[in-house]
Amino acid sequence: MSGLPVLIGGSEVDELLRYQDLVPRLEAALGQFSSRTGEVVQPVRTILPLEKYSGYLGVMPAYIPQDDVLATKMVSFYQRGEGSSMPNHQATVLLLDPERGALQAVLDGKAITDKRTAAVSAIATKLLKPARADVLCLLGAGDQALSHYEALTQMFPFKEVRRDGRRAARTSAVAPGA
Ligand SMILES: NC(=O)C1=CN([C@@H]2O[C@H](COP(=O)(O)OP(=O)(O)OC[C@H]3O[C@@H](n4cnc5c(N)ncnc54)[C@H](O)[C@@H]3O)[C@@H](O)[C@H]2O)C=CC1
Ligand SMILES: O=C([O-])C1=[NH+]CCC1
Repeated sequence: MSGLPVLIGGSEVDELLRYQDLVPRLEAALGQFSSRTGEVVQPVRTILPLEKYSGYLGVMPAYIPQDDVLATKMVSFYQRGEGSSMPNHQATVLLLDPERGALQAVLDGKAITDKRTAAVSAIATKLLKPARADVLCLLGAGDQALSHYEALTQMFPFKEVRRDGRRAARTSAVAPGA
């Protein structure tokens, strides 16, 4: 590859990554990951503790030979003090050309992390949810609560959504007591 890698920022990732596309693709990728024929090459995530700052850096490379996709995520996560305005999680995804090892794209990984995690919960919910479970309960009101709210209400016709009320300001899309 020649030239600079493509940079894809958070709002663009957020706009492009739709649950209706993400969920089936992830379900297929999880199937590839679980297959006995080793269709996904993914070592266990490396976690670097940053004790001094109550944080961690995680490095998560993966390669899918069938699709010839090589990428790695780097995610940092910290225990923040109550009321801190700093983000708990920050992430970057690097996409590489598997043949040459050249960097092709740098993607903001925060929206990817939020949506991927919620999409996997949605897949698990699809497989495990009893037919008559029609109330969604969310514990916490942070970024994952919001992405789970979005993924799960887009995928299932819940009659009611309940959540606990802590840090209501972080999750404006879920009304208090809703
Ligand atoms: N497996 C994965 O890929 C990922 C896992 N995570 C994990 O998901 C969890 C949530 O992440 P975020 O939403 O980004 O964090 P966040 O900090 O945005 O939200 C956490 C929420 O939990 C609430 N909370 C804390 N203690 C509570 C308690 N005892 N009872 C009820 N609510 C409580 C907080 O008030 C806050 O609303 C974290 O443990 C994080 O490490 C996050 C991203 C990806
Ligand atoms: O896989 C991930 O992105 C994370 N796991 C725990 C915090 C972030």
